[in-house]
Amino acid sequence: MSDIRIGIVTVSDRACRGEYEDRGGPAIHDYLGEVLSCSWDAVPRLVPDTIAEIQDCIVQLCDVEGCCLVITTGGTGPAKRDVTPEATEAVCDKILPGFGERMREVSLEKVPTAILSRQTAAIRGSSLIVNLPGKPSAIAECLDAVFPAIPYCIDLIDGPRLTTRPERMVAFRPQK
Ligand SMILES: Nc1ncnc2c1ncn2[C@@H]1O[C@H](COP(=O)(O)OP(=O)(O)OP(=O)(O)O)[C@@H](O)[C@H]1O
Ligand SMILES: Nc1nc2c(c(=O)[nH]1)N[C@H]1C(S)=C(S)[C@@H](COP(=O)(O)O)O[C@H]1N2
Repeated sequence: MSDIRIGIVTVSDRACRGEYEDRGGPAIHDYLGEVLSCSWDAVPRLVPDTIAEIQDCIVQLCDVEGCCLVITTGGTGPAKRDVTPEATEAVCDKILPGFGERMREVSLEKVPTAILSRQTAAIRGSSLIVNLPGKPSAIAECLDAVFPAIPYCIDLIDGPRLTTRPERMVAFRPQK
């Protein structure tokens, strides 16, 4: 078992009910497999769009499972049941608004409706939580834009050292 554990959370009523197969969680898993050069373990979860269940899931992944990074997909839009950003912020100590700003910026080059996502990122203790939209195609688009800053962010919150495959992704760590 690796000391680097990463939570992968699909937030979807319909995937939970079995109306479609979850493609978001596997897309995040594949992305991390491509980008990371360190050994790591995935801790996957599938939850419906209810604030209590999303909050409980994030808290469990951070505090019990010891995930240094939790990536969610789905529930970031304006629909009545979309509450992933609220659930994230409710269980976190610090909000990192730059993540959402940058992800929306790159997504707007792909789809005008990217502006509808309220995706954010935040810190709980020594864990970083990053929200992605539900559309499986949004996963690599958004993560490519912010991933270079993720390993250093985890360094700063006393998490484990994440390393990347330089031919796929160069993690930026400022010179000390
Ligand atoms: N986890 C997923 N796996 C596969 N496709 C998904 C997933 N989440 C979203 N999609 C696709 O992206 C489209 C847009 O996502 P939408 O915003 O409706 O998802 P959502 O708000 O998470 O809804 P639900 O909770 O019912 O999945 C969906 O119609 C579906 O085709
Ligand atoms: N890169 C990217 N971002 C995207 C999209 C997309 O297809 N690609 N879909 C948008 C749409 S249509 C919505 S409604 C919001 C919120 O989606 P969610 O509720 O599934 O999280 O994300 C937006 N961001």
